Amino acid sequence: MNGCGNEILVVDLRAATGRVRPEAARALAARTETRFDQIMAIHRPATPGTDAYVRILNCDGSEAEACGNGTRCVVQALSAETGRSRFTFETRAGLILAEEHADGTISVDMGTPRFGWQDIPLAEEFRDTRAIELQIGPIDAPVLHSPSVMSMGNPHAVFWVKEDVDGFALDRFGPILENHPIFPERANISIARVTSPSSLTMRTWERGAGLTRACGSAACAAAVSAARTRRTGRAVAVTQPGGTLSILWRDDDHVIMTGPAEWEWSGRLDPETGDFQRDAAEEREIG
Ligand SMILES: N[C@@H](CCC[C@H](N)C(=O)O)C(=O)O
Repeated sequence: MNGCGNEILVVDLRAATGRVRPEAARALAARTETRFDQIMAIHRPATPGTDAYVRILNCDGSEAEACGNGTRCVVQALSAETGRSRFTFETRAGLILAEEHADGTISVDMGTPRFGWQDIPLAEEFRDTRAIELQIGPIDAPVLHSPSVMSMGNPHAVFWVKEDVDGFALDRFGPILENHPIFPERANISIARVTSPSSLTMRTWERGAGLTRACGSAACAAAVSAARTRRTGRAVAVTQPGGTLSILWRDDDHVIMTGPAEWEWSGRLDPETGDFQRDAAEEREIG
C-alpha cells in the first residue's frame, strides 16, 4: 500500500506466531519488486480493548515507535476486511485511535507531542527545544540551522527555510543529521517552509529509510512545531512530494492527521526469510 506515496508493506501476522526478522525486512527492501519504506506488521492484540498490536519496521530493519502513513494503510486494509471504520492499535509508542471517513480518507490520533530533551531524546540538555543549536554547512554561513525538535512518539528535527524545499541537498545532509551525536536514537530530519498561516511544504529524510515521498509523523511534527513557534495556527495543510495531509493540533494536545491510503498489490511472505511471492491478481484500488 502507500500513504501519500510513503511505501508501506502491510504484513498480516495475526494467524502466525513469528515476527518479521530485521534480516527479512532488509532482504525485502533490497528487491525492486518489494521495495518499501516501512513494514506495518499486524499481530494479534496484546491488550484487551485493542484491535491489533502493530510493529513498525524501517527498511534498514530497525524498529520505529510511530508511522502515521502506515497506520492509515492498516486502517484501510482492516476496514476493507471487516467493514468497520474505527480501530484502536497498540504500538511501541502506545495506543493509537483511527477512523476511516465516508469519503475514504482516514484520521489517526497520533497522540500528544513531547518537547523535553530527555523525551525526544537529545544527548544533552536543551531548555528550549523550539530551536536548538545545530547546523550544517560552513560554520559562518550554515545551509540549515536551529531546528525545532520534538517527539511524536518518534524523534523529529524540523529545519525551517524560506526558500523552496526542493533546493536543499537533503540526500546529502539527511544521513549526517539523522546520525548526529545529538540524537542518541537517531532522528527523522525534515526541511519545512511556511507557505501561509495554515500551510507548509516539506521534505523528509526518514530515520532508517532515507528520502521518502511522505512521512506522516514528520508532517505532525512540522505542524506542531510551526504552531509552537507561532509560524502558523494549529490547523495546517502539509504538502510533501507524495501529497497533502491535514494536521490538527487539538486544544486537548492530541495531534490528528487526516489523509488517504492506497492499496497496490498483495502476496505471500515468509517473515523469517523475506521470501515473497506476489499474487496473480492485478492491481486494484480500495476506498
Ligand atoms: N513514514 C512514517 C515514519 C516511519 C518511522 C520513522 N522512519 C522512524 O524511524 O521514526 C510516518 O508516516 O510517520
